[in-house]
Amino acid sequence: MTLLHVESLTKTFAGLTAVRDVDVDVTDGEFLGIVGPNGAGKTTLFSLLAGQLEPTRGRVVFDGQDITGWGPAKVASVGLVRTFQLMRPFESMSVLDNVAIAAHGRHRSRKAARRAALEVIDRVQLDRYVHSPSGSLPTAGLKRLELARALALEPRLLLLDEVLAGLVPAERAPMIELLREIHADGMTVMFVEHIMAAVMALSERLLVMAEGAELALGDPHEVITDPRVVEAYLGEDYA
Ligand SMILES: Nc1ncnc2c1ncn2[C@@H]1O[C@H](COP(=O)(O)OP(=O)(O)OP(=O)(O)O)[C@@H](O)[C@H]1O
Repeated sequence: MTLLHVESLTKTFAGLTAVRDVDVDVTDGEFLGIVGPNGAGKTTLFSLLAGQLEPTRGRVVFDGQDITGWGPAKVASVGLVRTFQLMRPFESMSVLDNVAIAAHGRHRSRKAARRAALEVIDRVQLDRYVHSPSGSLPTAGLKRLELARALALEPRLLLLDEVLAGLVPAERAPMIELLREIHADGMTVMFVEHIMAAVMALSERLLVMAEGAELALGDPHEVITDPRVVEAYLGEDYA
């Protein structure tokens, strides 16, 4: 079943087309990787899907419902949730309170929101930091907190924007494992990432963007050997 249908999606900022005629369908349960050079439009695509930006043109249909132009809270309420490259937790607040605020999007009562938050914190293995101020977390912890805040909104489609960036190699493997588990539990994921080892380990299909547009889309192993992809993004060394 198609969970997300994106049609001719385009965003122009004062003459610069950041996202150009993107067409993509995401199937329920799929893990779709998205790569491309800096400035290719990956983050802008996420902002268009999650409602932070309004498209100049095109359509976003989620679970059969046209959500084009909806704001972020309304988009999240139907189950489409993103993480941010720049994490902005409330630093003086505890990990628990940060996640509980997000969980309030799904649970009316404070008690239920805290209970749901504790489950998510456990899920991302931040339990030993549950009462620590968020500002005291190391980068790897902040990345997990960002993931927890998104999961607390109980997404059906999770948009992950560079959740591995800033992690040292030893911290990446456990994060990749966590993402693999979240996906195995049934989550549909769109995954923007520069770290190709992670992209290749997790993605069932791969979308390559360049200059706002789709350069290639398909089986990850076929896509990364496509000469156009090698030239625009990966370079001969990787191929
Ligand atoms: N709010 C904005 N106003 C004007 N231009 C913008 C805005 N947001 C993004 N852009 C431009 O749109 C283009 C795409 O940017 P975007 O951040 O989506 O790329 P990206 O693929 O996510 O890059 P990176 O890998 O560096 O995160 C860039 O040229 C960027 O400068």
